[in-house]
Amino acid sequence: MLKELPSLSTILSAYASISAMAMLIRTILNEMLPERMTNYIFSMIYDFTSAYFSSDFTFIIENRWHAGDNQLFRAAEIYLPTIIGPSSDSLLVGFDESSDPTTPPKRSIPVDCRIKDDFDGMRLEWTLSSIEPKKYYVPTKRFFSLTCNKRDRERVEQRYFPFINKTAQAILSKSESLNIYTYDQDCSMWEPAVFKHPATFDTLAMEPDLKEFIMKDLDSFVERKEFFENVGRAWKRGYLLYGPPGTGKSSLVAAIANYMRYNVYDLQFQSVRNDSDLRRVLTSTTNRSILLIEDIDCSTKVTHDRTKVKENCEEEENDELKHPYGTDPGVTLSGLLNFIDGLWSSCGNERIIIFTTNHKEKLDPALLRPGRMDVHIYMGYCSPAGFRKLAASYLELKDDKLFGRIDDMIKSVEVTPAEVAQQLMISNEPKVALESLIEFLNTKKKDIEEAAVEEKEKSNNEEQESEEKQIERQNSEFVESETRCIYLT
Ligand SMILES: Nc1ncnc2c1ncn2[C@@H]1O[C@H](COP(=O)(O)OP(=O)(O)OP(=O)(O)O)[C@@H](O)[C@H]1O
Repeated sequence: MLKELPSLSTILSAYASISAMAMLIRTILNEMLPERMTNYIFSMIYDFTSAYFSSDFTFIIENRWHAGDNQLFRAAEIYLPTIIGPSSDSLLVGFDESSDPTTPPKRSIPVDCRIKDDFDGMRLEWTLSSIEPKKYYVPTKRFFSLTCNKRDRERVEQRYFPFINKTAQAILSKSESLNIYTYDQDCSMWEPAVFKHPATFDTLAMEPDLKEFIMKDLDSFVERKEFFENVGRAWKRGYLLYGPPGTGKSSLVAAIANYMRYNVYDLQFQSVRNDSDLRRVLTSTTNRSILLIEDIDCSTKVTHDRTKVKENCEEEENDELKHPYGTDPGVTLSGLLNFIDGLWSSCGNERIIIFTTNHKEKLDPALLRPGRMDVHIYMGYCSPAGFRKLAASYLELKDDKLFGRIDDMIKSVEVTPAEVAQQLMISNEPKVALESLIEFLNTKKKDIEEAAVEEKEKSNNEEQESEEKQIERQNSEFVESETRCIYLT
């Protein structure tokens, strides 16, 4: 058998011939072909041979996927800090505003750090990379590379990725802090901040029936995933909160976020350039979240009747032709409706959309239709029940001899919960705070009565003036007709 093996000298001479041949081919290619083409051919040969002989396979998971954020990237961002072990050589650590600084800091993934994971007998290695854009308005591109053995590729796709998504969801639902996001137009991304609002349904001064109704509505929304699927509707719910300033619309949003454990995306229309920008902004929000648009009546293009908007748009289009860089089309009502109720509404699941306004009457009826805004909640002036809730929260007071008097005054004076709360904060001493509230209510009542008297006097004066003007007009007409008569005769 040994006889069949080639001798060492034969192997060496074969190697020398192959090397000489390779050198010759390379020289011929260099001589005959342009340099770029030669490089291309060599890089192709290298890629082919390295891919063929390497046993590794790499998944690339970018932070963006199509028009929105890549949910797998987010899941990896949440999951990986929990498995960083001694094999990693660095770790990103820090505290956010809600953290207790006496506890260990929170972990995150540093760029270029290698993180090893074992799953179901597979050996996996993660690396986070970041590419800074050349143009300032293009957001930074970040991506994870996940390397596994080629033969495990299928199992990673079928089992490991779903496992990461599920684990991330479980971590999120247990995490103690919520986030509130605002859209940063310059970086084209949602900027997170820790959301730590103390408002809960328990602290809200509202009619108990209304409170119970909202809580039940939210519960049934979460439980009806299958119902939404069966009837072919996007799994979302729209709430319109309307009423005078200071009646607790924002506090109710915070209470809903705390109750549902949903993050809040606070969208200001001014930070969105146009409808296509809006689509990109909205599709990059996550599931199980609240999209909040406050004071929607303040956005003229969104609140006005669509026909008027169309006319305005046509005018603006003409303007644009005249001044191509001078006008900004902004977000239109149709753009918003398309996302809430149109084809784009199916992007994402378990979403709550909340609009707040002080002037419901200014909104386009199309916006208020069921399916868009499913529940309309009026946040009104403070009621005796509301006052008692505030007294319990601010003064830890369940009853007091002054309560009856305050109840009577609150029934006859329009006062907002914010105004009542302001007075109750004046002192820790319940008596001082309640007396201050009584004084405030008295002053307000007097102001209202005086304003009513003034208003009446004003309208009387106006009436009198208009009567006088009418008499004057009649007299002058009479004189004129007489003059004309004289002239004619
Ligand atoms: N119903 C309420 N229950 C408890 N606190 C309230 C209520 N309404 C108002 N407040 C208190 O008043 C403050 C202002 O209220 P909030 O911002 O929620 O009112 P709003 O209706 O959203 O006002 P705006 O229309 O001006 O945005 C809150 O921080 C809260 O302390």
